Amino acid sequence: MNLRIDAEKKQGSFLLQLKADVSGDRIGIFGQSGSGKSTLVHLISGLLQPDRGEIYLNDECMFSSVKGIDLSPERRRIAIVFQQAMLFPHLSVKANLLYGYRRCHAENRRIKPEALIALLKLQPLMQRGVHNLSGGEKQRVALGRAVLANPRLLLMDEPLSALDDTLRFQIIPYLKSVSEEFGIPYLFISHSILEMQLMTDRILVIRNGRMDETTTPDQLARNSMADNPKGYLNLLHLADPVLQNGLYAYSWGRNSLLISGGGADRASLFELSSREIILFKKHPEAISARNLLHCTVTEMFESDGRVGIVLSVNGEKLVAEIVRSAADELDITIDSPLFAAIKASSFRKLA
Ligand SMILES: Nc1ncnc2c1ncn2[C@@H]1O[C@H](COP(=O)(O)OP(=O)(O)OP(=O)(O)O)[C@@H](O)[C@H]1O
Repeated sequence: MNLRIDAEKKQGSFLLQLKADVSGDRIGIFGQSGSGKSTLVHLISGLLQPDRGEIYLNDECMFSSVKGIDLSPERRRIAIVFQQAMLFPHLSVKANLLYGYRRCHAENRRIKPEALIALLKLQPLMQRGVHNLSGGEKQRVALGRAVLANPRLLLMDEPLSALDDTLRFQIIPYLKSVSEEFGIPYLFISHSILEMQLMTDRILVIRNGRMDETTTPDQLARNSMADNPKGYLNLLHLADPVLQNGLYAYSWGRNSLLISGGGADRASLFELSSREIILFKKHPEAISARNLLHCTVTEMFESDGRVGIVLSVNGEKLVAEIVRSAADELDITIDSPLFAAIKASSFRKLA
């Protein structure tokens, strides 16, 4: 998918001036509250008209003030999943799901309802009304309804921010798998760096109504390391734990990790803050941390006076964070061999 936008929109005293040319199937739009993300979503979907400029999706003109083109939202075939599910309250789950499908031209009906219902595990809910669904169930129905409209682009406008952490991480695999399974590219809007890391490959950063930069999730996490209370978040997908003296032992590439908050699930996602990793120049004699990893420095980066140390642990990547004086004292350079100590309780299970 390619999105080309060069447009302006004034909302009260707020001026949105956007210029971007971005390609990919999992694009993030990141910005703080009030930076203009939702306004951008409305401009792209056709719910709002730019004051001037143009918007192209895959070389097809959606809007051009010069050419006098302004395709209706239906003709753009862009579906939106909002923060609140916004289901039709008087319709059943089934009728909500089929709403977009029935309005979609027969030649565009590529995605079959049965396949989507199975993927989103909605079968048991089909005959129910939408009032007493849980927040996660509502969001799955809203996602299903958007996808069944057979859009060529899915706009996800903070779809996870109304959900608690447990539900958030349950919904993420559904968001990713519908896009992958049915080949629908998406724009994912959020102010969460963690969500950007989990959902996107390429990110447009908006600041005060301007497109600030195009970056990667990893670079965004690095740039925000000093400001983020959790530093840089390392994300580890681990599977098949073995219980050992009350801790869970996971294989991580050629390494083994001991984690206290593991679980019976076959596969889990953990976050590990860069601030939870203690670095040693020499092998420490005796420490309480249950994980001591031999590693090599592959990269170093600065983030507002803090130093990010990118480590290779037998080929697996981990980012640790120290203050500049510690980096100087330890005389850390690229290829320095180090030991990284991590407490078993430092890993937080997300899903
Ligand atoms: N109809 C309007 N009239 C006046 N100002 C508006 C209008 N709509 C939006 N704004 C202003 O435009 C700015 C951008 O709003 P927008 O909702 O796009 O931001 P956002 O990045 O999506 O924020 P959030 O993450 O909080 O949803 C805000 O300052 C907002 O108050």
